[in-house]
Amino acid sequence: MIDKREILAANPLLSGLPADVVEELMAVSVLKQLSDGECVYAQGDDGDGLFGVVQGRIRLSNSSRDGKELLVMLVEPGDWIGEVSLLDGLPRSLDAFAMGDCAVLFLPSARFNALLKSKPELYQYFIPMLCRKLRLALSYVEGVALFPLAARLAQRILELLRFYGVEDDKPGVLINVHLPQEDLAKMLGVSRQAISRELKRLEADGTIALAYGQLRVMNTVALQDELDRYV
Ligand SMILES: Nc1ncnc2c1ncn2[C@@H]1O[C@@H]2COP(=O)(O)O[C@H]2[C@H]1O
Repeated sequence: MIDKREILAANPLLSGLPADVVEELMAVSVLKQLSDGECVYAQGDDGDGLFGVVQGRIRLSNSSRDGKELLVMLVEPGDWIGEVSLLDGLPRSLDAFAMGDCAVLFLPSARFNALLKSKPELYQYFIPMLCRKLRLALSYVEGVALFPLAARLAQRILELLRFYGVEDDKPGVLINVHLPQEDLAKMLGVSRQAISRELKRLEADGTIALAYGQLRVMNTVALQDELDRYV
């Protein structure tokens, strides 16, 4: 039996929420385990509840009928997903899949709506979250419309560096997340070949190093310069 309190105490998911709300969330939510690749929900499903990532990662993506996938983001422990369809009553805006073994806190929609009704101050928590996601979405749209692939790739690598960068005993900073070139291509909405070409170019001028599926950033300033030419 999983001890919900013990697991959540070490997770940022509930930090920033008033103590009485945390107590209520504890009482009405369910901790669920998901295995690698398991579907949390699919785009177009009804919004049945809110999910908080406790352990592991959730992959949010959008697929077209002809099988193309846009990888919108990797959701980390401490973040909530699923609030959009609960707030606007429309179907799920994206597919959500577990990446690796995950634990999520599930809050059924009826409980979420009742909680918002009894504690409207909770909007102060969800509105900034929505604004963050809106800004992120706008910055990606802006990138596609205005920047060449080289600048968008530099921007993504810098973002990944902020999230997953670790220093070890080797030169440069390792991006410590398993993200195959295929996924990087899906994040930027281009072909695997186009990403491979750009990565090779960055490797040739010493900006990054590629080895065994890992990406290591050797020159952050060069990436920033690539981006600054457009932003
Ligand atoms: N552009 C985005 N960036 C980050 N998260 C998003 C974005 N769009 C949607 N989401 C999240 O993905 C979820 C998909 O299901 P919902 O539409 O219920 O709620 C959505 C948000 O929680």
